[in-house]
Amino acid sequence: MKRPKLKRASKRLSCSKRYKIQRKVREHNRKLRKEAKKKGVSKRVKKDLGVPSSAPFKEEVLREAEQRRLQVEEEKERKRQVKIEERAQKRQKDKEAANRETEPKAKKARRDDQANRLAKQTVNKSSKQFLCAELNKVIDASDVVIEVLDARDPLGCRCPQLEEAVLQRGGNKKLLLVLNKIDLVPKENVERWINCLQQEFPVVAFKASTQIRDKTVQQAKKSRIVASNEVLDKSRGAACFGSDCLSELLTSYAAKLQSEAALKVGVVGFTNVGKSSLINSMKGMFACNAGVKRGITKSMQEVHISKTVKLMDSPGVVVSPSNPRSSVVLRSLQVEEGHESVLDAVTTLLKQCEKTQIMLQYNVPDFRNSLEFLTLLAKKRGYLQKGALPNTEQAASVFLADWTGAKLSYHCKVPGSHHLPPYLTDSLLADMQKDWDLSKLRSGNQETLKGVKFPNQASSVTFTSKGPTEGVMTVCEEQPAAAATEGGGTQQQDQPEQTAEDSTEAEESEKPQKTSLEKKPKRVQFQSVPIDISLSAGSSGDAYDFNTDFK
Ligand SMILES: Nc1nc2c(ncn2[C@@H]2O[C@H](COP(=O)(O)OP(=O)(O)OP(=O)(O)O)[C@@H](O)[C@H]2O)c(=O)[nH]1
Repeated sequence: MKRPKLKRASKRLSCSKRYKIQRKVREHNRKLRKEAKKKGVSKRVKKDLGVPSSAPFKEEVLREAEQRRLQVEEEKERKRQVKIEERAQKRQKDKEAANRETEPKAKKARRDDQANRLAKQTVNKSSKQFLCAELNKVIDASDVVIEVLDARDPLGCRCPQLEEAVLQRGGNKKLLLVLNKIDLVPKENVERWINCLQQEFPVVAFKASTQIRDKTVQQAKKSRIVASNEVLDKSRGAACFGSDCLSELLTSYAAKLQSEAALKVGVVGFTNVGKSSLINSMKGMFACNAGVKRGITKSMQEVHISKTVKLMDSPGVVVSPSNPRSSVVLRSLQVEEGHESVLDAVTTLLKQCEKTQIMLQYNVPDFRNSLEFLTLLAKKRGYLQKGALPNTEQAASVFLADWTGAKLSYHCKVPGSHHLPPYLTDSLLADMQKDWDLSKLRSGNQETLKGVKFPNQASSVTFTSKGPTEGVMTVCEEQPAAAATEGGGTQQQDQPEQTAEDSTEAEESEKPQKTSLEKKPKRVQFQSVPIDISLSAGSSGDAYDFNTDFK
């Protein structure tokens, strides 16, 4: 009888064939094991036993390993992002090229022309020549120049080149110092700075309102639910102190001049010291663009405060690259322009203050270097990136913004002895003090100090100031990026570093660091050991070929 045809072939085998296959497989596996043994590679991957609890530096070793892992992952992520960007740029270029080929000639010429003009405008506005020219325009047009100083480091905010330029220009210009952000400095420190600075120029203590916002922003935020502590913060930030004193001083000076035109007052200083906020506070509305971001003001802007007084906002003074690194970090736009990484900037700042104070201020445990500090800060604040990794870059940006913006309370010691800078003479000083109602100014400052809520000495970080910051008043042509970083060469992140405990150490950190082996503290070194785990049989002569041997 004919058997019906099966749908699928049967898998049944004769026993002898099955045993033969099993024997061949066993032989094949044995051969592989033998070869692996000869090469010294065991098949089983040894389990990482970790660091024994009895190890003397267990925590440090673990921390080091964790940091290394984070660094590797960050590097990978960075490379991935670069690749993505490159690919996107290439795609964009290809697309543009394709469009250009199909576009009519006239339209193409018009578009190119417009693009060129736009590019010229944007480059010009942020170029150093443009910023210097605008600043000079403000100085030339002013009857009175107000140099705004951040009360947290007043000396570091003074620019000898700027002051000299004001004094040397004709027109009997007056120079006033405004000590802004006094709400971030202990009261005793503010008083000492006022006494010190007024030996040279009249000084006005000021606390600008940080809550004056653009109307459109205000409306967008209206519907947002506000946390209770934010309300308290707002009321503190909204208050402005010193504006009455300053406007009275300027009005009485304008009256003394008996000029028909309004008194022109130029507001100058380094970036983010609060020039625009001062003008907004005096005006009582959002007249100039202000914010935590540095370098917002790019050009001169006039704001009428009253019939007799007109304030002029100016871009921040361009910082000379010859300054110490900490001054460059705080006052210049190196980070924003991409000449210095934000991580390097934080490393520099951390060297200028005491570690314990930073730990208390940011509520983080002990750390050994800036990267570790940023990792701890990122974890604490929940700045995480993909894969729940701490976002140290974001933590660094926030840290830097605290130092230059409106948040962190820190102060510098007032110098014990006072010396006149070379560009100032006694007769010039007498000239500068003349025509001001100084008694009114003194009582006004006292009123201001009574109103402001100051932080106490213990909660303020002590910072080592590097003295006046050199500025650039004229730039002939745009300095290349390399020149801008000169004198502030970037420091390797993985180099061992410590926060400075004393000023001598801090000073040493300003010098270029030597990478001598003896100077490096001993650390556990991790080295990658190449392990070949490929079990390739093709290299040996008696290689087992499953296809042929099996048959
Ligand atoms: N706490 C506090 N923050 C202030 C004070 N004045 C200004 N700020 C803050 O400091 C930051 C910088 O202020 P701006 O007015 O933009 O400074 P600027 O000098 O005009 O800056 P550029 O436009 O970059 O030149 C902002 O975040 C302000 O809110 C102040 O008196 N106290």
